[in-house]
Amino acid sequence: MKLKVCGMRNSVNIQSLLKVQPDYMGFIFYEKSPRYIGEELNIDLLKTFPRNVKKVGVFVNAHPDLILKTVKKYTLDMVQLHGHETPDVCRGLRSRGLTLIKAFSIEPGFNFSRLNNYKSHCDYFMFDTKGATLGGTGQSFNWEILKEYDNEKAFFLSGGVSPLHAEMITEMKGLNIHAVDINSKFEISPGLKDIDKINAFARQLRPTVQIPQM
Ligand SMILES: O=C(O)c1ccccc1N[C@@H]1O[C@H](COP(=O)(O)O)[C@@H](O)[C@H]1O
Repeated sequence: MKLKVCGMRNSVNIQSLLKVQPDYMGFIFYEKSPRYIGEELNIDLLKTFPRNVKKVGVFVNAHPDLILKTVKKYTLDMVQLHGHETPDVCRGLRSRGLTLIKAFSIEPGFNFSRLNNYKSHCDYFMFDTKGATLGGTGQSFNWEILKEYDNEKAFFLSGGVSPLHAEMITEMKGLNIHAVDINSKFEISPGLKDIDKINAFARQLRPTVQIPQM
């Protein structure tokens, strides 16, 4: 199972996290988020990333032109759409060559047939918890509902994933989980991650990946 660490912006923190070799690192381009990249994210540092750590830009209902410009400026590999983007918006962005993750807010009774209109216009789905804000709530949803997921597209499991979930996730066999997305439950403060906590979690989740001793 792959690992995505989201909400990074501090250069020293990013360099420390690179040693853990997450499969994906996420950067939030949504001004209302406490993890908004602001002026802090160093574009030159992003250019030095190894190819096996994919840079994901997180956007919420942003204009497609702004997304395309940002992808180029920050040399992003992928885009995560975390708002109410339509299948048409996804289709348009994908036709411009972007690799897309489309996030959905899960609540009790969520109907997975909603995804049918999106499946040919994105690369992965992401399931996050429906909350008062769009993303970064630190709340998890009842993962039992994932048993109803019958789509062939693999998904990112997100929403309040914490160090305590590692064992449970490794036991969730038979679900089409591509990656686990971690964020606020691994923070010292918004946008600043506890690398030791992430390292321990990564070792449990991906026991076969060789990470140098830290
Ligand atoms: O983290 C944010 O502030 C954020 C804001 C707006 C959209 C998405 C955001 N983050 C994404 O939400 C998931 C879940 O976060 P958490 O684990 O519940 O804190 C996170 O991994 C990001 O992909």
